[in-house]
Amino acid sequence: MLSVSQLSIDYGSNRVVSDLNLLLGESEILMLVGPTGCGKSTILQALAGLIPISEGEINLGKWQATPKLTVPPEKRSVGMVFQDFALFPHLTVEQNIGFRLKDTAVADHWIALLGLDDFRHKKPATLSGGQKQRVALARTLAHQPDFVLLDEPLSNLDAALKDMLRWDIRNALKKAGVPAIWVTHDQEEALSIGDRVGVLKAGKIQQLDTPERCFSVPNNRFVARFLGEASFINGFFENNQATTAIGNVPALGVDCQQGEVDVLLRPDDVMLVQGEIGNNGVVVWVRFEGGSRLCAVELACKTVVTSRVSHEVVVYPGDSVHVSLSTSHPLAVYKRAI
Ligand SMILES: Nc1ncnc2c1ncn2[C@@H]1O[C@H](COP(=O)(O)OP(=O)(O)OP(=O)(O)O)[C@@H](O)[C@H]1O
Repeated sequence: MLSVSQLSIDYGSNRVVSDLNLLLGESEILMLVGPTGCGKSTILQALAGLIPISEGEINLGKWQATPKLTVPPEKRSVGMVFQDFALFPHLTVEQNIGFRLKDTAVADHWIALLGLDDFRHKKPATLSGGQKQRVALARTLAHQPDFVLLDEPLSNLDAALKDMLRWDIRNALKKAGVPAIWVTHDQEEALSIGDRVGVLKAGKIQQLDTPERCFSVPNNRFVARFLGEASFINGFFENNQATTAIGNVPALGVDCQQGEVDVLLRPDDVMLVQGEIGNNGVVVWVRFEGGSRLCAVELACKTVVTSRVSHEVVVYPGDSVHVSLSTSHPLAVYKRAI
C-alpha cells in the first residue's frame, strides 16, 4: 500500500507542496484536483521519483524514499500515463504495449480488454487521440505496476470521447486491481470517477474524502466553490437545523456548533417556482445546460442564490420568481463570514 507522510517539495527556495499525507487503498482511485499551479503534477513527479523531495517519506512497503534515501523511478514499480501519451512512434501498437515484456500474453490481455485488436499492427501516428491513450494505458498496465499515476490523461481529447474513455480507464484500473492517483482539471470527472477526491490549494490538501462528502460537506468555502456551483445564504443554526429567509433545513456544522452561519446551497437544493403571488426574488441570469437551466436569483436581502431547473422551465432575467429550500439531507453550514 502506498503511504505518503509529511511530504514537502521545494523548487529552489519555493515550497510548492507542504505536509502531504495520504494512504492509497488497494485498487483505490484517488483523484487530485485543484487550481492551476497548486502542485498536482509536482506531487505525481515526486511519487514517481522524477524529482527530489524536501521532507517526509513515501513508502510502498518494498521501498521507502526520503530526502536522503532516493529510489530511482525504475525501482518504484510505478506506471505513468501522461496527457501526451508518450508512445514510441516507430513501434506498432502491439510492440509499444509489449515493449520489454517477457510474457506477451499479458500484452494480449490488455490489447483485447482495451479494444485494440484491430489496431495491433498500426503505428501511433495513424491512431486517434483516444486510441493512443488506450495504448498508453495498456502498456502501463501490462507491466503490472504496484500503482499508477495519471496526469490529466484526457485533457487532449474532445468532450464526447473524454466521457467514454474516463469510464474505460476506470474499469481497466479496477480490473487490474491496481491503485491509482489521477490528476484532473475537471471537477465532474473527479467526483464521478474517484473513490476519493483530494482537493489541493497552493500545495496544501484542503480535503481528502469521498466525492459525496467533498461535495456536500466541504471542509471550507474554497472546496465548496471549487467542486461546483455554490451559493451561501445567512442563517441561524441550532439543534441540527438552519433557519433561513427561504426555508428551514436540516444542517451540519462544519466549523461551528450553533449561532449565525452561512448555509451552503447547491443549485439542486434551491427550488424555483414561477407564479403570480408570493414571489421573493428576481432572476439575474440564466444559463442553458442542455437538460437543465441554471438560474441566479437575487433575494430582497441582496443575496444571490442559484437554482437548477428543468429545461422545460423557461425563465428570463428580470422575471419575478419564488425560491425555497426543502431538502431532506443536511446542508453544510459555516461560521458567518464577517
Ligand atoms: N521545474 C520547475 N521549477 C520551478 N518551479 C516549478 C517547476 N515546475 C513547476 N513549478 C512551479 O511549481 C508550482 C506547481 O506546479 P505544478 O505543475 O505541480 O502545478 P499543477 O497543479 O500541476 O498545475 P496545472 O494544473 O497548471 O498543470 C507552480 O507554481 C509552478 O510554477
